Amino acid sequence: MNERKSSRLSLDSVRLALRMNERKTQPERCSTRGGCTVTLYGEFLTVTRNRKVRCEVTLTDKDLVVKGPYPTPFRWSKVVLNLKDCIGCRAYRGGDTADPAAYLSAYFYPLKRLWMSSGMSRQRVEHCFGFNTLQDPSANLEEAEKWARIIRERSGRPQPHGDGVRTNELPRPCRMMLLVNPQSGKGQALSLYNRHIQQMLNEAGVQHTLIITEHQNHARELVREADLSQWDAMVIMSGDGLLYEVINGLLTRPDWEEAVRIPVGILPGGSGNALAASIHHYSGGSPVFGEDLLISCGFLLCKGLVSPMDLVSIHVSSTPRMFSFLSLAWGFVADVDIESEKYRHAGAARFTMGTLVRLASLRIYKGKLAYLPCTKDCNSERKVKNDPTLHCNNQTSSTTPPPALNQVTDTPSKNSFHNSCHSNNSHQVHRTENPPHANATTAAPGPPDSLLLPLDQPLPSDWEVVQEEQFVLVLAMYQSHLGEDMVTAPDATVDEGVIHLYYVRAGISRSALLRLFLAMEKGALLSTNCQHLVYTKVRALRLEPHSPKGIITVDGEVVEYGPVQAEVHRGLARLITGCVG
Ligand SMILES: Nc1ncnc2c1ncn2[C@@H]1O[C@H](COP(=O)(O)OP(=O)(O)OP(=O)(O)O)[C@@H](O)[C@H]1O
Repeated sequence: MNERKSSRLSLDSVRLALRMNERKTQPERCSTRGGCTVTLYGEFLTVTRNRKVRCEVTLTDKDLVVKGPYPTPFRWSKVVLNLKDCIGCRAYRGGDTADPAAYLSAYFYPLKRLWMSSGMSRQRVEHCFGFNTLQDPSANLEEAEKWARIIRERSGRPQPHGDGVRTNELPRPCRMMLLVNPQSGKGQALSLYNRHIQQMLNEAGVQHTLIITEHQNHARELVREADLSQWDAMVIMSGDGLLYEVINGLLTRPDWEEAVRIPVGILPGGSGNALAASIHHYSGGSPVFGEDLLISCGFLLCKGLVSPMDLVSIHVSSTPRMFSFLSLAWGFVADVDIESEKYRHAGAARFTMGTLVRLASLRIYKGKLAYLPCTKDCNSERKVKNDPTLHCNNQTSSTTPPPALNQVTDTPSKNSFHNSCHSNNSHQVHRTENPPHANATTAAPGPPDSLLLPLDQPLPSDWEVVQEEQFVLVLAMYQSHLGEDMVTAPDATVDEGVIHLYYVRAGISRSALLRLFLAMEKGALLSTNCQHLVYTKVRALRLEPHSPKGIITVDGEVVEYGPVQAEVHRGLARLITGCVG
């Protein structure tokens, strides 16, 4: 209701008012009002419209209710502040030693409707109350601290769902390493930190050490060498590329098994900000962009709930295995991402510009694509939301129907990269005959890949091979968003053990492709019924480009061009999501 008016309350004005008036508090008591347990009640002085006023404050298990002001007339009479929107609260003495009063400041970030839009964004509101019942300053402070402690406890953390989702919380106090890339996006990450994030973390009582990255791979080096016993979380403020460095730094440590359990977080400072937009989406927020997205992610970071996050191991021919948390792209999407670097000054609009340029000179990419379809056990701990395979054109290949839900496919001889022939083995038998991808996993740190064979060997027989060999794009996603306004896989969750594989076959018109990208903004890619778009859920994939030149990206970073394969590792890392996906 009238949070805006109450937010005008400043410490100085409250302090002034306190000197001139009295205030009453009542001891802690519990009663029930409107289904909520009332824990504390008090009458405090506060200031509105530059006038000292008295208000009644009630703390229930869910809300802080401010009634008043008195004396009337003032327009606002009751403000209900949901404790879920509170990131922190503190009690303190004023700077004037002659002033016996103590103060309570509580920091809320409630959702407010965006101007000229149906969307909602979080906006900061501070409430400050003065305690001066007693002449003894320490007694006043004690009372204020009691209020602050209970508000913090009640507003602390969202409750994890009771459906078996594995979540936990950052410890308090939390020792956070915060890596900021001053060059990311439009080069504003540091000023955005100063404008919003520093204050939010301080309000939430999150201790953090700010490290400004100085060059490419700086974050990777820091993380690889860090004494992890000194840190409770590692957070980056940049685009997705800096988190990619952090994840890969953790997974190349000799103690990778322990290292990868450290919660990682992201604050949007780049131009794409796909993971940040995904985290906001998982929290149930309506779409927001730019600084609104930053504040939402800052709010969720302060809430500190941690969820498992899938990582995908990626193999190319001659460089070491990588770990990816976002996407693997070839063709149109990868080209736009990299070629639009020159429009970086335009921020997120760079992708729109890049898309239009690339549309004007549409390319076809030749290659072979194969994958291991998802089966029931992909989501064994979670209800499958949709059919694992949804083909907009109702076909994976010209000869075979898509695999049915929960069915292990058994497709002989068509799985034949390198012209090898496979017998009609069952899933189980085949695995026995073809051990995991030992070459890539025995020497390097990180978990073994149980679904992959070395890139120079034929595919396992239970993989599907896409019959088409000409593509406009291939895109594997494991988060919901590809960019702030690109909702590629709206049903994706952070730890479902699934790769969402999309490909667009050659032959699509420019206008149809543009329609796909416009639909993506609304998360309606699959509603386009585009005959050239194919979507399926997979656990592993292999791509072998035949076009001599091209770009392959992993989490938006260019990797070696050539054969590439990937396998999802469910819940391998831990991500600060602030909510349950
Ligand atoms: N001080 C620095 N100067 C130059 N490059 C840096 C610096 N710090 C980090 N980097 C590198 O910048 C690269 C860009 O990272 P990131 O993706 O996070 O930002 P971005 O490219 O601006 O974001 P987006 O991809 O969303 O546009 C990373 O590879 C990182 O190694």
